[in-house]
Amino acid sequence: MEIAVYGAGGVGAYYGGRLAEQGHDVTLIARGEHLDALRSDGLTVESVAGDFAVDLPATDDPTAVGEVDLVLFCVKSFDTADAAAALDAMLRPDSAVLSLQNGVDNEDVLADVVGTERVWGGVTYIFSTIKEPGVVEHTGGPAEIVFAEYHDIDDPAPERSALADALLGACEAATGMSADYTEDVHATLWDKFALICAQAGLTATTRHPFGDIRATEETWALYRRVMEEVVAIAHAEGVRFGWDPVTKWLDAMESMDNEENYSSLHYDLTHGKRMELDALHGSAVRHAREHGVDAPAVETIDAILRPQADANES
Ligand SMILES: NC(=O)C1=CN([C@@H]2O[C@H](COP(=O)(O)OP(=O)(O)OC[C@H]3O[C@@H](n4cnc5c(N)ncnc54)[C@H](O)[C@@H]3O)[C@@H](O)[C@H]2O)C=CC1
Ligand SMILES: CC(C)(CO)C(=O)C(=O)O
Repeated sequence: MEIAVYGAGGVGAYYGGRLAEQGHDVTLIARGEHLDALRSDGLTVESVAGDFAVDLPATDDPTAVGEVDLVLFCVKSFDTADAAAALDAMLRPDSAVLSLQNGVDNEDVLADVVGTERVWGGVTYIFSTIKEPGVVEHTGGPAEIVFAEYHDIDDPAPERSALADALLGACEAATGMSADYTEDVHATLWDKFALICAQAGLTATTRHPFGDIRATEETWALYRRVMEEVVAIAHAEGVRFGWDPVTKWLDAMESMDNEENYSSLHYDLTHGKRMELDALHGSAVRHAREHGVDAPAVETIDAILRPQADANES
C-alpha cells in the first residue's frame, strides 16, 4: 500500500514504521526538529514489542508526497482543521483518510474537507510518544487499531471496501500491532471516548498513574462516573452500543496489568505541551449541553484542567 502518515508523532510514526517494516511504501509528514532528525537519521522506534529502525521519506509538505491509497491522520485534534486543508493533493477519489485521533469530532471536520466517503473513523489503544527528535518510544498498550468507513450517524454503514481489507491484511502481517474492523464506527468512537475521558481526566487531574486511581475508592468511583456521563451523552447523540461500555471498560481495566500507565493528556500536561482538553472534556461538555444532558463530573474535570491547558498553549 502507498501510505502517508500525516502527523508522524507517537502514534503515527509507530504505526507507519511498523507498516514500512512490511514493505509498504510509507511517507512521513512531520515538522520541526523531529522532521530534521527523521531526514538525517531515519526513524528509530523503542518498543515493548521490539525495537526497530527504518529509513523513510519525510517531509513537511503534503503536496510533495503525491497521491496515496491511505493517509493515516495522526495530528493532535487541535491541528485537525489546518492539516485537513492540505489533504487534497494526496487523495485520489478512491483514497481514504483514517483518523486515529482521540475525540469524536475529528471525522466530521475531515468529512467537511474531503467528503464523508473518503473518511474512515478509527481509535487506537497504545502508549507511544516522541522521546526525542527522530525517536519514538512505545511503552505499552495492545497497539491495536479499530476502524471503519465513516458515515453520518443516521445513514447506514457503507460496505467494507477492498482498501479496508488491504489495511486489515497489512496490519495482520505486521509485527507489534493489530487491527480490527468495526460494524458501528460511531459506537466505537464513543466507546473509546468514554474510556479516554475517564483515563485522561483522572490521570491528568490527580497526576497519579492508573494503579493509584483504581486503588482509591473515591477516585475509582469518579472514573466510573465520568464514563457513565459520556455514555449518557452518546445515547443522546443517537449512538446505540451493542454492549455496556462502562461495564466493559471497568472489567477490562480491573484485570489489566497497567498500574503505571497514565494517558497522552497527562503526558502533554506534565511536559508543557499543548493539551487536547478541548477535543476531550471540552467536546463532551459541548455535546452534553446541546442535548440537555447533565455531566457534572466531566464539567468539573474540564474546569480543573483549563488553567493548565491554557498555560501550555501560550
Ligand atoms: N500518544 C498516544 O499514546 C496516543 C495518542 N492518541 C491520539 O492520537 C493522536 C496523535 O497523538 P500523538 O501521536 O501522541 O501526537 P504527537 O504530538 O506525538 O504527534 C503529532 C505530530 O504531528 C505533527 N504535526 C501536526 N500538524 C502537522 C502538520 N500540519 N504538518 C506536519 N506535522 C504536523 C506534530 O508536530 C507532532 O509531531 C491524538 O489525537 C492523541 O489523542 C490515541 C491513543 C494513544
Ligand atoms: C486509552 C489511552 C489512555 C491509551 O491508548 C489513550 O488513548 C491515550 O493515552 O491517549
